[in-house]
Formats: sequence, structure tokens, C-alpha cells
Amino acid sequence: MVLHINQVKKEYGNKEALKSVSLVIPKGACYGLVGPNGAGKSTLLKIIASIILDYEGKVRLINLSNQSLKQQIGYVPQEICLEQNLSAISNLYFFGKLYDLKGKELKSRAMEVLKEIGLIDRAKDKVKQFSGGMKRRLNIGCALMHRPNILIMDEPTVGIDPQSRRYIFEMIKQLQQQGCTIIYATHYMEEVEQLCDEVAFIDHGEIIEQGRVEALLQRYATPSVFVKGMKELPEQLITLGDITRHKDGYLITTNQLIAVMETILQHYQEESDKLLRLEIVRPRLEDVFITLTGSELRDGQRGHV
Ligand SMILES: Nc1ncnc2c1ncn2[C@@H]1O[C@H](COP(=O)(O)OP(=O)(O)OP(=O)(O)O)[C@@H](O)[C@H]1O
Repeated sequence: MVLHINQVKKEYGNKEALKSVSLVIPKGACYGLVGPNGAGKSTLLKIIASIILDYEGKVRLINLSNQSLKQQIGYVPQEICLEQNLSAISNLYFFGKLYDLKGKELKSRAMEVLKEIGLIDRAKDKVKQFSGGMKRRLNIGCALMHRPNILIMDEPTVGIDPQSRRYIFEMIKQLQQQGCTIIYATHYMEEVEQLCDEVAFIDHGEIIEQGRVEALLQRYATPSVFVKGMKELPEQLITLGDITRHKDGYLITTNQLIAVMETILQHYQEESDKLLRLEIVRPRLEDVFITLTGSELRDGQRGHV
């Protein structure tokens, strides 16, 4: 199974929210969709989930199943979508019934999901008594009731405690092990680094780059060497990389890691200089985004340079 998104365009009145977006999402991937506020992430996810129907282009699921796209997709919206005055289990029943589950099957599936989301002890408690993290977990549970092959998650960790965030990450890893494909929108780069195999960067309604996380890091981001404690740096370093002050030391951004390390160690031995720390700093996805757009993506608050 592969999900093909082909030249998808969407306008809200005069506002062009998506400008010819094309993506291929392979089976079993955890696929990150990253971009700042207003980039078009939610619009694209709603189109994939068949919530928005008036758009141009094509979304096709290529597989052998005869289930509809709707049956195969679970959608976790950005906003909590639960009935606050009902219990956790009643909310799960409600969403299960929307997907034609009934009787014993509905009940046993709701119990299974309650276990998966870690809320079995709170099954009969009303949602309004839940913490933000518990509501988020239940929100995800509702999308899992019909055992979707593809789970779409729109910023599922916004405003939750670290424990619930860890819980959600564990759930995602387990779902992926069971063969579920995850599409995960976020503006937290570190979440993509932790969870996703592939990522697409979206900005102003356009995909600006996509690919495997490791490949993008190699292509667009340069590693650095951090050195601390030396009285002075060896002069040759200037020819090997860019040197900046960083946390009481120096950061040498370079494509010649070995040469930089050797030069520093040689200087340390020959000049009997001090050395408190010497380490390689792996590039981050944030660096890739900066290379591509010229600006940072932090909590969605950024301006173009
Ligand atoms: N129902 C709507 N009517 C009009 N404009 C809309 C509507 N929904 C979204 N937009 C606009 O379309 C653009 C893309 O919005 P979208 O919600 O898809 O972005 P996003 O990347 O999900 O942002 P966020 O991270 O803030 O949720 C934005 O400019 C937004 O203001």
C-alpha cells in the first residue's frame, strides 16, 4: 500500500492554502509533515482524511484492500474532539459506531483501545475530569477504534505534559510495528527526529523538500566540532571550517571532521594546551529547515529573512 498525493491544490476564497502538493507516503512509514503556523498542514491532512472534499488534484491509496479510503484512515484532529460529559468508554463507543462497530465487537474493541491508551482505570470517568494529556490520548483512541491502516495525527502533543508525550510516542512506535502507517504533522522538529523515517517540509502551501530524515541531514546540514578549554585554537582551523563562539567554547562547522579533530589533538599535544571537551555535534533537522528557507522554525513563530 502506498498513499499518492498528486498535485493537490486548495483555495479558501482568494487564499491559496495549498499550491500543487505532491507526496508519496510508503506503507509502514512514520511520515512527518513539518511547517510553521498557517503553512497548510491541517488542510492537507483533512484532504487526505476525506474531511475536505472540494480541492483540485488527486489522493489515491494504492493497495489490494477493497475498503474505502475512509475505512482505512484514522484521523486525530488538532483540537480535542470529545464529548466532555460522557465517559471515556462512551466516547469510544460513539466513534466505533460511526465506523459500523456494534455489539460484542464494539465493547471488546473499546476495552482493547482503553488498554492501548493507558486509560483502562478511568474507563467510566467523565472526560471533563481528565487532564489535557489524558484527553489527547483518548482523542487518539477514538481514531483507532476501527483499526485503521493509516493514522493521521495533527499536532497531537500540543499542550501536554512530558509523561503523556512519552506515552503517545510509545503508542506510535507500537502502531508502526503493527504495520500502521502514521502521518504526523508538527512544528516540533525534535519530534520528527525522534519518530519519523521520512519528512516533508511545507511552507506557504508548498512542499519545499521531502525525503528520508538521514538523507536530508546529509544533504543540507553540516556537522560541527565543539571544543572547550583551549587557550587558543590552532590557526589552521580557519581553513577547515567556520568558527563561532558557543557556550564557553568554540563550534567549528565543517565538512572535514577528521582533519579538524586531528588538528586540535595535535595542537593539544604539541603545545600542552588544556582541553576540557572535544565532541562532534550532529546536525539537526532545524539546520536543514534554515538552509532551505533562510529562517528558523521555532514554536511556529518565525519571520522570513
Ligand atoms: N476554513 C478556512 N477558511 C479560510 N482560510 C483558512 C481556513 N482554514 C485554513 N485557512 C487558511 O489556510 C492557510 C493554511 O492553514 P492550515 O490550518 O492548513 O495551516 P497549518 O499549517 O495547519 O497551521 P497551524 O500549524 O497553525 O495549524 C492559513 O493561511 C489559514 O489561515
